[in-house]
Amino acid sequence: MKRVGLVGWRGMVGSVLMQRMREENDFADIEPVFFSTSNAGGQGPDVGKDVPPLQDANSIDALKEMEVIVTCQGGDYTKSIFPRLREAGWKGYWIDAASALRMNDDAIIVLDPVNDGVIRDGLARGANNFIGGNCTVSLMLMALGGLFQNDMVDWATSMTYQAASGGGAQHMRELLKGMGYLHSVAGEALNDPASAILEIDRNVAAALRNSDYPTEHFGVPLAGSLIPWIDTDLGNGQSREEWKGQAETNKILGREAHPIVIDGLCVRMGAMRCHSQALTIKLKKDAPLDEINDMLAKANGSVKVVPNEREASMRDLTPAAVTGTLTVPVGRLRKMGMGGEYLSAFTVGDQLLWGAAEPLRRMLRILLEQ
Ligand SMILES: NC(=O)C1=CN([C@@H]2O[C@H](COP(=O)(O)OP(=O)(O)OC[C@H]3O[C@@H](n4cnc5c(N)ncnc54)[C@H](OP(=O)(O)O)[C@@H]3O)[C@@H](O)[C@H]2O)C=CC1
Ligand SMILES: N[C@@H](CC(=O)OP(=O)(O)O)C(=O)O
Repeated sequence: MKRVGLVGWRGMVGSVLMQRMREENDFADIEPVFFSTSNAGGQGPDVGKDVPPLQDANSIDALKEMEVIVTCQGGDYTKSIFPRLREAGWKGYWIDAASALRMNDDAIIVLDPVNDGVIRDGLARGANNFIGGNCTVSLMLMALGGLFQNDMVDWATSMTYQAASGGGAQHMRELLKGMGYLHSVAGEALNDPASAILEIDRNVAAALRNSDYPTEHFGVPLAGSLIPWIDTDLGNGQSREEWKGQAETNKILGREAHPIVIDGLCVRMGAMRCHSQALTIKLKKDAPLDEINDMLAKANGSVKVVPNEREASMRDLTPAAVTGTLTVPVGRLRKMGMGGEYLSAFTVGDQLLWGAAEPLRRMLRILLEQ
């Protein structure tokens, strides 16, 4: 049995990973060792078997004992620990949720339903750094994998509607606080159907601009508004989140030498943990929609093609329907007014599951098969 070190297991992404590992009985097949940056010597979580006391996540000596390390602790931790661990001669497998190492030449971005071949080729070549992809990119590829597999995509543009969870746990809390604050200023008038909506709206608009609105984490209001910028400013008009669309997609697909152009706008809005995306895809040929639906539906076990009908779209193609599930619906599929090679699509996915924890869990399973 492989000795697997787990770091960052009580954070938001780590907790979702733990939940999935329990559901899939993964702990039965590994010797788990839990690490902590804050509570070394404390008790590890209940995983259905005895585990040693928490080890110090900053101890290179303790980490070196692991054959595999799975970390959801964050980029700062990775940047501090990973180079020292490798310098100390550690040859084990490093599986990481953070973006810090993603674009390194010796790192493989893992999303096995889409790039199983890239992962296995890498393993055969001795690769040992496996990094989870950006949530928006992974969810787009889970939804549209069939088009990429069939080399149908000339270019694509994605307009995103990203959930608060992408910022972290405190951002989710702040979204809910903002909702509560707006509700509170609407007050009793909301319960009176005869009250003037413009009066309610005036109070809410004033609250959105009031310094009491909770904005510590997002910087500006999210509930009742949106934020058209995610991650840092690259200085060329593009946000880092938008840059990841093309860079990571092509790396995941192993086609950096012949990249597909992917660009768009990334927007934060008031969903809890599901990212949605509206895509315009320029196809390489004017394939019929039923063939396209077929390619999409066959690509992996999680994608679900939703008929482009009002009822089905409103019922199945929303964060409310998808949150907490591994299903990645894709719908609103139709040829656009620009011509038969232009396809519109809309997709939704849980950014903590397929967007973060699940590809890491599945990478660990691939290693256990070796
Ligand atoms: N958030 C997201 O949507 C995504 C995040 N990622 C990446 O995953 C990494 C981790 O992100 P995320 O899970 O949001 O990080 P969190 O902030 O939720 O957790 C990180 C660590 O903070 C420590 N911590 C301190 N206080 C608490 C507390 N009250 N509850 C739980 N943990 C606490 C824990 O370490 P300890 O136990 O050692 O004290 C924990 O492992 C980041 O690199 C991020 O970029 C990747 C994809 C999506
Ligand atoms: N940036 C993403 C979340 C995230 O953690 O992305 P990355 O793993 O690429 O840093 C979001 O805000 O929705």
